[in-house]
Formats: sequence, structure tokens, C-alpha cells
Amino acid sequence: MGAALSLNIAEKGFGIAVFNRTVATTHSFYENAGDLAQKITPCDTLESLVASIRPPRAIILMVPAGDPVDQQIAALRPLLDDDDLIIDAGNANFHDTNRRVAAAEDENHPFLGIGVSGGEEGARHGPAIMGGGSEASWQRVAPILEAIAADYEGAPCATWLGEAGTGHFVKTVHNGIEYADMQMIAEIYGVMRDGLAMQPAAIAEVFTRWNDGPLQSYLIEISGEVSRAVDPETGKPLLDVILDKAGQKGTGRWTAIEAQHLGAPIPSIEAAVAARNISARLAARKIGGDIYGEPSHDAESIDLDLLERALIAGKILCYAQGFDLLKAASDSFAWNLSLPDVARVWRAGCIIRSSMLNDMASAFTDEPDTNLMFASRFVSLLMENEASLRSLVAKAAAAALPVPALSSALSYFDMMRMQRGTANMIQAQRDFFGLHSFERLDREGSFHGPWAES
Ligand SMILES: NC(=O)C1=CN([C@@H]2O[C@H](COP(=O)(O)OP(=O)(O)OC[C@H]3O[C@@H](n4cnc5c(N)ncnc54)[C@H](OP(=O)(O)O)[C@@H]3O)[C@@H](O)[C@H]2O)C=CC1
Ligand SMILES: O=C(CO)[C@H](O)[C@H](O)COP(=O)(O)O
Repeated sequence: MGAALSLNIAEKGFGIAVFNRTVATTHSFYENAGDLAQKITPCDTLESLVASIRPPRAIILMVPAGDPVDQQIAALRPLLDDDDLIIDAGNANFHDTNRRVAAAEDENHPFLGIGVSGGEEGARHGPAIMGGGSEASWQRVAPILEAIAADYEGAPCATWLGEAGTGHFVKTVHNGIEYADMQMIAEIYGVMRDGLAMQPAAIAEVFTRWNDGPLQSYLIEISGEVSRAVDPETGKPLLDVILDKAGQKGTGRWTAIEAQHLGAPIPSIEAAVAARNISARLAARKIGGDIYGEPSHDAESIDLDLLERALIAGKILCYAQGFDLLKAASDSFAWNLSLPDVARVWRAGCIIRSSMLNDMASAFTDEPDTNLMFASRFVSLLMENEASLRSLVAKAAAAALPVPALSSALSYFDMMRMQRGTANMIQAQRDFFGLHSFERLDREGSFHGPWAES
């Protein structure tokens, strides 16, 4: 990511000095930079890196989150002038960024935490950049960040979103949504593969066709490409030789943890994290398969139109949850986060970019802070497609095809429009065993059931 971002910066005409702790990596990077090498100064030490940059400096860290960031800050700070700016552009936990910004500001040093999305290709040719820290520090580097960012119809996808860890929080939630979006696509793939006995090449055609419709997105596009790919070693479809065990570096889990702290319901994102965790339980899944056997997955009554519609509804509900979490965080931390700005910055460059995000930006502009499932632009889309989601979840359950993210999206939808829910039972139980009290429908106050008197 650091190499790709550096080439992007050089290509936009800015001079850049680069350092990597493995010196050979710096050298081979420079040797392979082609014409862009003219703009690049390779440095073997942090001291020479600092000496190569004209003050006031701006230095971007692109290393794994956690200790490596603190180690790099500790190594760099003594070499820098007071107003030199350090920018952490990795996927930091926003609590760490809050701490680092506070520590830097205590010593009158500027520090920014920015979320960068788009993978290596995005970093090289135009990522989405979610800025956090002081706005004055952002303005110092905004011309560079805007120049290297993706462009959506002339607007750069690089925006300052708020103080301290706001940018990294937004990037974390971006990744949480990414997990759920990917999981829903994987569930639909599973229905096509196991329920409809479709081969990867046929599945590829479906994703590619859907990419011309309401589901148009980078993730649907690459799902078509990976479904079409062939393993050069065996000649088999590549998907058929990949182990079904998902990796994860932590941002999905952080999203779920922060949502729990904030009391924000994001069941589809949580289901996606849980699904990755279950995927990693290979030995346990083997035991489960041995004991309970492989069920029949007959799902012939599911057609491709139903799948597309179900995915449209699931996607809207997953984004509704992610944006609702952002609003909860903004309210709780007094960030004054602009949801239209977040939707706009995600329209291009990032992994979750999609045509729907432009509509989401408009929806939040028209109806600020609403839940997306209540935004008039999305109400009609949900009404058109909700029945398909319901039908798919029911048919998938009957065919023993797990669709945890899609089914939790459906439950979210049903619960969010249920005017008489079932938590009265929870309240009665809580009062019964712990005298926690309950409120009544017919009058104000705090009450106990008759068991309290015995
Ligand atoms: N890959 C992706 O698609 C994306 C990644 N990110 C984030 O960007 C950051 C970098 O990711 P990525 O480029 O994929 O990771 P890589 O593992 O490819 O690169 C990590 C870099 O950090 C250096 N590094 C590792 N540990 C230390 C340390 N303790 N001190 C100093 N340098 C260290 C490595 O140096 P060396 O070469 O010597 O090992 C290497 O240059 C992460 O925070 C990641 O979450 C963000 C968006 C997308
Ligand atoms: O930030 C990213 C994309 O937006 C990185 O690719 C990140 O590594 C994805 O998360 P994970 O590795 O947990 O799947």
C-alpha cells in the first residue's frame, strides 16, 4: 500500500522521499519506479528521510495497525520539527488514533489519522480517503490527498470528516460494511453453487450481468471476475481450489465491538464477522458434517431474478445499519459527522464503491440523519424487493443453505417496522428474576409484577 501510494503521489507531480525498514525493499521499489523515479528520493534511514524533506514536513506512515505505528512515531518524532505532520494512513483502531492525536496535540505536534481504501490498485491510481484529526492539519496536505484520490464526476473522494479518530472510525465502518456486502455476495454464490448446481463460469455471467443493473458495484464486478478465473496449475475454476476459510485483519470485528459499545444494531455486519469466524473452524465443521451428514440442498424454486432482488434488499439494509452506526458514534462522540459526506467519499476509489452510494448521498442530503430504510428514495426500492429477500431466506432455510447476513438483514427489517415488539416478555423476565422493573403502556412510571410482593 505504501509503495502504491508513493507512486501515485509521484505521478501527480509531487516529490516524495520514501523509507522502508527493509532497505532492499526501498531499493527495488526505486529501481522499478520507471520514469516516476525522477520524483522519488529513496532513503536508507529515517534520518536521511527527514533530511530529504523540506520543512514543514508531512510524513505518511503505511504500516500494520497497532505497535508498528507507535514504534514509527517514537522513532520519527525526535528527528522532526514541532510543526512537522505525521499522518497514519493504515487501518488504525480509532481509539489508538484518538490517543495519538491527543498525545501529539499535548506536545503541539500535528497528527492526522486517515483511512485509505481501494486496495493496492486504488492506492496506486485513486483511493478513497477518509480524513480525521485537526482540520488545519488536513488543509496542509489536502492538495496532495485530493490529487491522488479517486474522482467521482470531478469531485475528489478525499474528505476531512472530523477531529481525532473520526476518519479511522469511518474507515472501520467502511470495512464492516465491506464484510457484510462480501458475505451477502458469498451467500448468493452458495445458493447458485449448491442450490442451483451452477458452475463458476455460469455464476460469473450472472454477476457480470447484475453489474449492469441496480447492484452495480466493485464487489459485484470482481465477484464476476473471480468466478470466471481458472487455476493455471490444474485448469479448474479457481474458486473450486480455494480453501473456504476467510482471513480477517480485525476491522470487521472492531466495527462489531464499537457497535456493541454504542448500542447500535448492525446484525448483518455481526453475522458477516461470525461467518468468517465459523469459516475458520475447519476441524469443527468436519465433525459437524460427519455427525449430521450433508443435507440435500434442492433449491430449484429459487430463480436468478429472486436472488438479484434479495441481494438489492439485503444490501440496502446492510448499508442502513452501517450508516446508523456512524450516526450513533457521531452523536455519542459529538463529531457532527456528515453522512452525505461519508456517502460521497465512498462513491469511488474504495472497495464498497457502487452506484447506490450516489443515491445514498442524495438520500442523506434530502433527509439528514434518517435511517436509510426510512429514506424515501430507498423505501420504494425496499418495498419492491423485500418480498424476494423473504422468499429467498425461507427457501434457503428449507434447503439448508446458510444465509446469515441476508437473513439477519430481513430480521432487522421486520424488527425495525414492528410497532408492538416482544421485548415486553424480556422486561417481565428481567423483573421476575432481578426486580429490574418495567414501564407500562397505560401510564408513566416504573413498575414491578405481582411476584415482587411475594
Ligand atoms: N492491503 C490492503 O488492501 C489495504 C491495507 N490497508 C492498511 O495499510 C497498512 C499497510 O498494509 P499493507 O501495505 O497491505 O501491508 P504489508 O504487510 O504489505 O506492508 C506492511 C509495511 O509495513 C512495514 N512494517 C511492518 N511492520 C513494521 C514495523 N514494526 N515497523 C516498521 N515498518 C513495519 C513493512 O516493512 P517490511 O517490508 O520491512 O516488512 C511493510 O513496508 C495496514 O494498516 C493495512 O491495514 C488499508 C487499505 C487497504
Ligand atoms: O482495508 C482494506 C480494504 O478496505 C483491506 O484490504 C483490509 O485488509 C480488508 O480487511 P480484511 O483483511 O479483514 O478482510
